[in-house]
Amino acid sequence: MRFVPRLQAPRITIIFTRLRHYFRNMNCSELLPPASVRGMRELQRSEFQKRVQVPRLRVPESQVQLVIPLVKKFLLKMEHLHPVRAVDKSREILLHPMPIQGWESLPTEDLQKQQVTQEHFCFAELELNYENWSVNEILKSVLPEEEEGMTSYSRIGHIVHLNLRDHLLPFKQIIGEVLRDKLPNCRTVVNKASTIDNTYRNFQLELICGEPDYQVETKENGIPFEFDFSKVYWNPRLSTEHERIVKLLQPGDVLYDVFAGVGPFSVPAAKKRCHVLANDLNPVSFHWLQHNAKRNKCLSNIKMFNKDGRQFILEELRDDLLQRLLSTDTSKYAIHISMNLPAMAVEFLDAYRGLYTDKELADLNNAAVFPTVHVYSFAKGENTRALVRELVEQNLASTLDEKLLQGISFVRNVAPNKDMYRVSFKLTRNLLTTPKEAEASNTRKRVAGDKNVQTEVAEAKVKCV
Ligand SMILES: C[S@@+](CC[C@H](N)C(=O)[O-])C[C@H]1O[C@@H](n2cnc3c(N)ncnc32)[C@H](O)[C@@H]1O
Repeated sequence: MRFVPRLQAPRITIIFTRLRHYFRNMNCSELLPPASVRGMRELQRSEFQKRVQVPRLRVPESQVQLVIPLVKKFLLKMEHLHPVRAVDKSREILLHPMPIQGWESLPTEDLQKQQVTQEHFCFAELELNYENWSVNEILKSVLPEEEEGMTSYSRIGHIVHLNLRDHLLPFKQIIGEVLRDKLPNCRTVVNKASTIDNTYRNFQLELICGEPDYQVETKENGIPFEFDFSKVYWNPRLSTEHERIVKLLQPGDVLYDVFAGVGPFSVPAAKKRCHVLANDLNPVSFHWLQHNAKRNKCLSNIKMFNKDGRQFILEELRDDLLQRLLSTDTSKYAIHISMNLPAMAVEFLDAYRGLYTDKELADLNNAAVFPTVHVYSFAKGENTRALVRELVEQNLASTLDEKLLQGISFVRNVAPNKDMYRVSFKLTRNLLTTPKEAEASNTRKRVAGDKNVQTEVAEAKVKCV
């Protein structure tokens, strides 16, 4: 290593309180990979080698513990690089070249009190290579400068899941290899091959790097789940939403999970000692749902079904709820229904209309409390919140007045102008005993007889949006 004293370097004025942001390696071109890697499509790790002049202090071993606190904020921080290293019988402290342009940039008075003088300071060459840079630094240096870079990826166990924009597709190979090299425990990198439009909502995947092994083990909110990511739906971006619903539940409450997937609502609820009826149409999801319930030792609190959602509502949910309404005090516990199939769950809402006859509910006590439905939906357009409400009202053939509506919650933005919402509302005796067609014709008659009804409905809608 060559020592090159550079004592006359210009001094730069730095506002010390802003240093933490100021020293990002990304802002320092000297510390970025060589410019020649721009546009690389096949990963050549050796091309990342680079020599840079780095300021450093060489201090006796006995002094190092006293000196480090004085220069801590100037230490050079890069991957796999220890900024304090043994050289002969002394210690060399590597400093960041952006704030430290010369001896004068250092807290010289304090250093001198520790017998560290200008003679202990120098610039010397440091060799950097592929292993010293982060994923971000490498990809920013490789991918086209003028276009948007790789913004995000999801991790599901050992799998990294990308959704690459078209302009990045020619670079998918190198992106995959860098991620596999750099992310701990990453063995497989896949790219979303098309939009999710199949019945079971699982992503169509393209393997871009690593092993074609899609059976994953992951944790969500502290709970272990296993599944085959290539055959079932799983989205780590929904973990907060799953947690929100599970937090609403108390031991003894009931959850009917119409589109349960592999169990991110149902398994934690059953673990919490709620009574759960979980359903999914995908036989592979159903298999992993059962596996996850068993693995989490909550089989005694959950019944699982492999049916179409409508059939599940009309059979399992109907029977279980009726028995509860007739023979238990439903004011003593809460009943929730989750319907997370945002592309079409609203179309199943009419199944609640006329689920029971008046006669079936004739003996119901007045204090009976009906379930709260949490239905998820996408909405595309300008005012997505109002749109989503309209969608639910149309499919339910009912306005969501203050008594019914529990809330409309934004879940996430899915694409430009496309949002996902949860609409939570209470079922009522009237909804459960009046079929959709009967309600629609009642409404037509009422509207024809009294034009004011329309104004009231419109006002109610505006109030709740
Ligand atoms: C968006 S995923 C939600 C899964 C899970 N609840 C979650 O939050 O991750 C929707 C699920 O509905 C299932 N599904 C699709 N159509 C269905 C239907 N007609 N009846 C029942 N389940 C269905 C899919 O297999 C998928 O597992």
